[in-house]
Amino acid sequence: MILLESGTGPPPFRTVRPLVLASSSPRRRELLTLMGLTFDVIVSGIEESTGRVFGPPVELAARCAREKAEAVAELFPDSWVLGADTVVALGATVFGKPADSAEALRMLAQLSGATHEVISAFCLVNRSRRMIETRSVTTTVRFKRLSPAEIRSYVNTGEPLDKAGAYGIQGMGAFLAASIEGSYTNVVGLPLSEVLDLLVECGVVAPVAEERS
Ligand SMILES: Cc1cn([C@H]2C[C@H](O)[C@@H](COP(=O)(O)OP(=O)(O)OP(=O)(O)O)O2)c(=O)[nH]c1=O
Repeated sequence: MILLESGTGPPPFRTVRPLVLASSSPRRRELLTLMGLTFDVIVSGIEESTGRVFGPPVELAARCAREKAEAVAELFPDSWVLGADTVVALGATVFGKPADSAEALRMLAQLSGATHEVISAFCLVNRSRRMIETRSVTTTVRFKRLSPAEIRSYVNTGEPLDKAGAYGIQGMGAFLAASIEGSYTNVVGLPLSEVLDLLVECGVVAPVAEERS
């Protein structure tokens, strides 16, 4: 769950063209919904990039985000399809989602006391318009030094298992991060500010208040 703060008025944006989110991530869905967007959710079935290919993390994430969006766009050629992928990079080592608790323990032990980057790439496709745009955002996160007991206790919560780098900054994993530099929502899986920029540029969403000239 992400911190949800609701105001007294309508949310700030609305969807004005058919939008499909090509993602199984509840966080991505929640972030877009928080902004007021409406969309269909279709899961691409594309597996994440890590473990498959080697290369710079930004390229891995970008390729995977694009594959997810393109797979769903084939089924919905007239819609605007958004895909995303998040990876954690500790130097040259790229972490996706841990396969099990043992891998989560290993990932968190490596991240302990160190600074890593969280990269989320997102891709917007509209097949019938032959439009495809991929962008990425990087956030730097520094973890405090963790004791083995802290790592084990956190892994036992079950929270790390479906998350890149084996943690969720928006959840109980909040205690792990001593500092963060850059977009917070990027760590959670979708850099909202940059995603909204692209959706507004493409005319897919608009702010709810009328433009005044
Ligand atoms: C680092 C971090 C990652 N994550 C999540 C975001 C992503 O959902 C997930 C990374 O896996 P992804 O493969 O990017 O996404 P996903 O498998 O959840 O969903 P889909 O491929 O269908 O779009 O890790 C957090 O929720 N909090 C965090 O602090």
